[in-house]
Amino acid sequence: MGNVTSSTPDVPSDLPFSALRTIDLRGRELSPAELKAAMPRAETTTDVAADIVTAIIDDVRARGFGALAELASKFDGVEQVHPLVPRQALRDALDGLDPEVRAGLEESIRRARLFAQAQRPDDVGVGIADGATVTQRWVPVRRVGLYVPGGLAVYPSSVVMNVVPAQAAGVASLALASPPQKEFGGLPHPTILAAAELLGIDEVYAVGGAQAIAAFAYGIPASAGGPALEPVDVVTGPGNVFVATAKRLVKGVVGIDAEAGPTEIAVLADSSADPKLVAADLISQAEHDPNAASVLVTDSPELAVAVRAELDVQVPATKHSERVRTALSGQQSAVVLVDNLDAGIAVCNAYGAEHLEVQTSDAPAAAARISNAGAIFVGSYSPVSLGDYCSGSNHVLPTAGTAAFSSGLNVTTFMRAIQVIDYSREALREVSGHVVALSRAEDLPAHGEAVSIRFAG
Ligand SMILES: NC(=O)c1ccc[n+]([C@@H]2O[C@H](COP(=O)([O-])OP(=O)(O)OC[C@H]3O[C@@H](n4cnc5c(N)ncnc54)[C@H](O)[C@@H]3O)[C@@H](O)[C@H]2O)c1
Ligand SMILES: N[C@H](CO)Cc1c[nH]c[nH+]1
Ligand SMILES: [Zn+2]
Repeated sequence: MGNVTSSTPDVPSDLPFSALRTIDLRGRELSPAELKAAMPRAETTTDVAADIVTAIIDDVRARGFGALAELASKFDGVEQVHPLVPRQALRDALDGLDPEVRAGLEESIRRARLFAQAQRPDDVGVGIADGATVTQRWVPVRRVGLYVPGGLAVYPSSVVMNVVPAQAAGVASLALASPPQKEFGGLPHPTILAAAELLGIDEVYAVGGAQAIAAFAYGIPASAGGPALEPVDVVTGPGNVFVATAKRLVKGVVGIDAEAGPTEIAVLADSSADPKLVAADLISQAEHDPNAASVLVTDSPELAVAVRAELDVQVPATKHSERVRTALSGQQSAVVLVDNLDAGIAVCNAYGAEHLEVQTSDAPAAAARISNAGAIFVGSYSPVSLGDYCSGSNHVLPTAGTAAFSSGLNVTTFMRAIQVIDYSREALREVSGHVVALSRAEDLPAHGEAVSIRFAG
């Protein structure tokens, strides 16, 4: 499909923040599939991590808590006998929580609950014929395993994002796992423990990465060190590429939410956008992970240059500047130049970003035309950081293009729709001839006989 990178002749190579590549799609007529292929994506994908993660899952299944202890030592540098966090540690963490952080968590919980409770679906019952009803009845799953990341950063906000919809769905049994932290005696970070306690979660494990997902999916029998970890029905939560890969590999044994892997932000912006804000938002998500993706899609070459100039100023000044620089320099990040807004919308729909910000002159109108994204942030006052903590929306969202077929974490992630069929004798008699005819057509006559036997004689 030809060269679409920064070597395109009319894209100068001496641009500010030149580590961020340019993908120039101007003047090109590309199909949605070609657009998707032209967009940047990470080199370290779930395919690349699959071998490592398969070995971890197999080890956890074979050796249970012994494997968890060894992996905690290898990846997290801690020695542990059993990863269940004592109840007292949860209480102590909440007692010691900074009041400002507590207020932030409480507001985050309040807003997330408002949205989650409104998402609870109603049962739908339909009268198909006289005496014949079918109903779709929504029921929560029984037990869930909630993963809260804690490698490069700590994520008490992900405790809120996991727990609130699960509780709103009515899940009876909730277990949470987060990596053990060396500086906290092998427990998860105290703010994570405090958030769990605030939400009434008392089953918390100090386990990180793929091994946590495997433990939730397959369960672990009791050992001399402590009680069993009972398997769950659904595993949710964000994480790095190892966590996302593990979720993909255990899908089918358990339900999962989406592949919520390394963070992505795309910003669709025109000449009306403020380059300072666009740059700040690109940096905000790049600070998660060297594998994070930041993508600017614009029809304004002037804005693209101004955003680059802002990156030159803002990246060195930010705390995690090295991580941000790595993320912005990676294969997964780019400035994408397009001919006009229509082309920008087509590119964003082909890409399917985890987070899409729309910063255009009529942002609501452009946002309404987006059909593929984990979440859409409309206008200059709805930055992704707001959604990360306190918008009321959920920040556990599909990455790596999986937004095309999966949704952000929500109440229905923790529920199933059971179809209930209730026919009277007369209602069955009325339709019995059709059942018999169709069963004959499929050469499954016993199906028809199971109906006709009810009316024999
Ligand atoms: N998509 C979303 O909804 C969303 C939300 C929040 C965070 N995130 C992402 O979550 C991730 C958090 O990553 P993190 O690393 O900080 O924490 P994490 O908890 O996801 O990962 C840490 C664990 O990874 C494992 N690990 C590390 N190196 C490994 C290796 N070489 N092989 C096997 N396992 C290894 C270890 O077990 C460690 O405990 C980031 O990528 C961030 O962008 C995504
Ligand atoms: N941006 C992340 C989702 O990809 C969520 C998050 C939590 N804390 C900060 N950010
Ligand atoms: Zn974030």
